[in-house]
Amino acid sequence: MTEVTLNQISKTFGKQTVLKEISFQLKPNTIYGLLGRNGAGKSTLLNILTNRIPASSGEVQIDGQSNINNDAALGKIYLMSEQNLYPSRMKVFQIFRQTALFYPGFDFELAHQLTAKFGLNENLRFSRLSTGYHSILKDIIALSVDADVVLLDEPTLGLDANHRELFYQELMETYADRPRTFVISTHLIEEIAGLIENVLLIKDGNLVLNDSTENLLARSYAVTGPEKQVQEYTKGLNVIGHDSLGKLRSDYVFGKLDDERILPDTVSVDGIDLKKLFINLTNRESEVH
Ligand SMILES: Nc1ncnc2c1ncn2[C@@H]1O[C@H](COP(=O)(O)OP(=O)(O)OP(=O)(O)O)[C@@H](O)[C@H]1O
Repeated sequence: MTEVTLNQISKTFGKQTVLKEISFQLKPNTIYGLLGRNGAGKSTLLNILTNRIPASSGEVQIDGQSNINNDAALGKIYLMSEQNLYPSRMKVFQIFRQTALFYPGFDFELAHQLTAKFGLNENLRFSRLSTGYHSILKDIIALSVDADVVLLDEPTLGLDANHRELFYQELMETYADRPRTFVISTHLIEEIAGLIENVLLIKDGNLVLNDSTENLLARSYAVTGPEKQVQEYTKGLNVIGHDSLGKLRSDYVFGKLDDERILPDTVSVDGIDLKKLFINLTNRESEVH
């Protein structure tokens, strides 16, 4: 089991501060969702974790050792990123062999099974693969390497619905066979909501949430009913957003409800799903408490 710790990681590009003193620890054998709006800094964070780009300050430790110029430590982590890092003339099977030079426990058998399931021809050159198959190849490698921590940056980019479903299925199967830590950065929250055990949410350069999906959903509510009664009921609570339909209104509340308040008959309180919670938490105005 590998422990990854980020201590006060900050990153600036010129005058822009993208990450502000981010600290967290990745728990072993857990599936994380790394969420945040476009440009929030998710890819930057994953690149810093794997030392592909340097942090401006702070440090990443892998099993207590710095990740800078440390091949032994970095061999415990694998980053599947949007970037295409392979020579265009290299064939799929050669890419597997090359990966095995860096990750000697690369599971060729699993990789072959997955290429068959996804219909990927191992004799094709990298440059001949479509956008979707670029992602599929990188996903197959990410599932087949023997790293304890696998970081997936937009793993379903360009995949059709069938292939996305197959990928999630295969991810869960390999996770059951060989538990390890996955960090999945994606915009398709609905699709991964059932998979992720812990949410990391970045907003305005800050890590505003690091909690289990279960805890987050347990303190998220939709209060629905006639506008006036709903607003009276939610006054002073942490309302992170709302929807209106005619005279009906839903206020989304994150955090504690007030048990002392009497709920009018016309107003109902229900749970909300992760996607709705995420959309409202990442609204410009909403505050996360
Ligand atoms: N090499 C770079 N030079 C300058 N600015 C950069 C560089 N890399 C990233 N940025 C900026 O840092 C910010 C965060 O980018 P990043 O790609 O990490 O976001 P993201 O959360 O992964 O976004 P998306 O969800 O759109 O992929 C953006 O404003 C981006 O323009």
